[in-house]
Formats: sequence, C-alpha cells, structure tokens
Amino acid sequence: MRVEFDDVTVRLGGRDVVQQASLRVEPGSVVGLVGPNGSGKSSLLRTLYRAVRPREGTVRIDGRDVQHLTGRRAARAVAVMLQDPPTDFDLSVEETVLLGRVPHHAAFGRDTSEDLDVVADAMRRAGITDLADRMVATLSGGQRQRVMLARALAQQSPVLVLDEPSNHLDISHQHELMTTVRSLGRTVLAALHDLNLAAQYCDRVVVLDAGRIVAAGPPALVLTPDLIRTTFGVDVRVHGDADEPVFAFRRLTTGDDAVPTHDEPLPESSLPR
Ligand SMILES: Nc1ncnc2c1ncn2[C@@H]1O[C@H](COP(=O)(O)OP(=O)(O)OP(=O)(O)O)[C@@H](O)[C@H]1O
Repeated sequence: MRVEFDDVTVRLGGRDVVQQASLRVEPGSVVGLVGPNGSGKSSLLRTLYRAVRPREGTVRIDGRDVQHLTGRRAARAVAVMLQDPPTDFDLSVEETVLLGRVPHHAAFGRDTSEDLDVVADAMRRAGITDLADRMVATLSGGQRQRVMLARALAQQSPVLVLDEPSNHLDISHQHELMTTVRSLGRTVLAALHDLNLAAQYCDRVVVLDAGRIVAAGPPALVLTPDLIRTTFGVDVRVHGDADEPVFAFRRLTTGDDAVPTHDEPLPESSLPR
C-alpha cells in the first residue's frame, strides 16, 4: 500500500512540531525517518496510525484519508511497534502476540487455528518462540521489544510503523530486526537513530529537523557529511562503498567551523519527493 503525507502540520503543546511535511512512500518500500531528538519523527508517524490528528494536511493510505477509515480498517492497514513497549502487561508472550490478530476477528470471535499458525510464524521470525509461555512483564527490554515486533507481524498489515524499534536490541538483534523487516515486502516507515542501520536497510531516508523535512532520497545520496553535520552537529567520516556508506562519528570540538544551517543549499538529491 502507498502512504502519502500531504502538507501535514502537527500542533502539540501550542507548537507546530511537524510543519508542512509532504512525503510519498511507495508500496513495499522501507523508509527510515532520521533526525535529532524532538525533530518530529514520532509525531509524523503518529498521524499515520491516528494517534494524532494533523492540524493541517492529509495522510492517505492507497489514496484514502486515514481519518476516514473505520478503526478496524485502520488497524488492518497499519501495525505499529512502539519505542518503549509497555511493562505492565499481565499476559504471556503468546497471548500478547495473539492481540495482533484482533483486527481480523469478528466481534467476540475466537482465535482460529490460522491465528495460532500466524502467531507461531511471527514469534519464529522475531526469535521469541522459546519465550512463548513467559509473562511479558518478566522479560528484558530487548526481549519485550521483540514481542512487540511479533505482535505487529501477526497483525499482517500491509503497512508497518516502527518507532525507534531497535533501542533496546543488541547489535545482532538490530540487524536481525532490519533483515526481517526488509524481507516482508510491506510498506515500512521506521524512525531510526542509527544512521548506519538506516543507510544499510532503507530504500530511502527522510531527514527531519525542527519539524521540517529537510531531505529525502536514497541513503547514499542524502546522508552526506554536510547534511549530517548540519542536522546532528557531529562530524562524520564515511567508510565503505559509495552505495553502502558506513559512518564513524565524532563530536564537533571547539574551533571547528560553525555548524551550518539548512539555509545553505542541500544536495539536489535530497529534496523531498
Ligand atoms: N503530547 C505532547 N505535548 C506537547 N509537546 C509534545 C507532545 N509530544 C511531543 N511533543 C513535542 O513535539 C516535538 C517533537 O517530538 P517527537 O516525539 O515527534 O520527536 P522525535 O523526533 O520522535 O524525537 P526522539 O528522537 O527524541 O524520539 C518535541 O519537541 C516534543 O517535546
């Protein structure tokens, strides 16, 4: 399914935390949202799964305004894996992953054998089969995050939203997660802090700064040292191939040139759309 943000502005706490964001995500592509803390990544994503209503603009899935979908249709279309999974779950891992099937049930419907198969497959993909009977509240942060991935996978929605999905995961599970996500063939929007993960696994990256989309395009074209320095205020050395850059970061030290601003021209490739 195609996802479109058309001139979206989000106002929270009396401030426009997302300003006139326009973005088109093609069906089956993996798009990474990157940007400093507070730049608006989560707020923009929240408009897609209707946790926030844009003050202006429209968010569409396959041409339909998400605000006009029924709750059930919206839940079938978009699954969400949040940044900080809840810790107060009084459910087992398997019961939690089964919650992903709810949008597929008729009212008061029971779990079917198909549900159980989908859940088993989702747990296998998320590497948590051996945790199936554990209570979620007893798991580590990374294990809990993988449970939330499995729940989102079990939802079988064509659009998947991941909000900083890897912040509790060790390095191996970070790569496993992104490999799994890429293999699904679904439309994926992921807020990511790790630019190396974004560069390696995303078809496109979208850079937000102070609520505005300042660049969008293929990672190797967008994530230039200049843009990284401007947006994140760090110096970067680029290793690896031109197609698959690997970044090493260094804090700007006193005496470095002043951090440039986005008023300076950005590479042409980086223009949104
Ligand atoms: N409910 C709210 N009320 C008021 N302000 C909010 C609310 N939620 C978010 N904000 C503000 O909106 C801005 C954007 O926040 P958002 O969470 O979208 O950023 P982010 O890029 O996802 O940040 P991070 O990388 O830290 O997760 C921040 O300044 C934040 O403080």
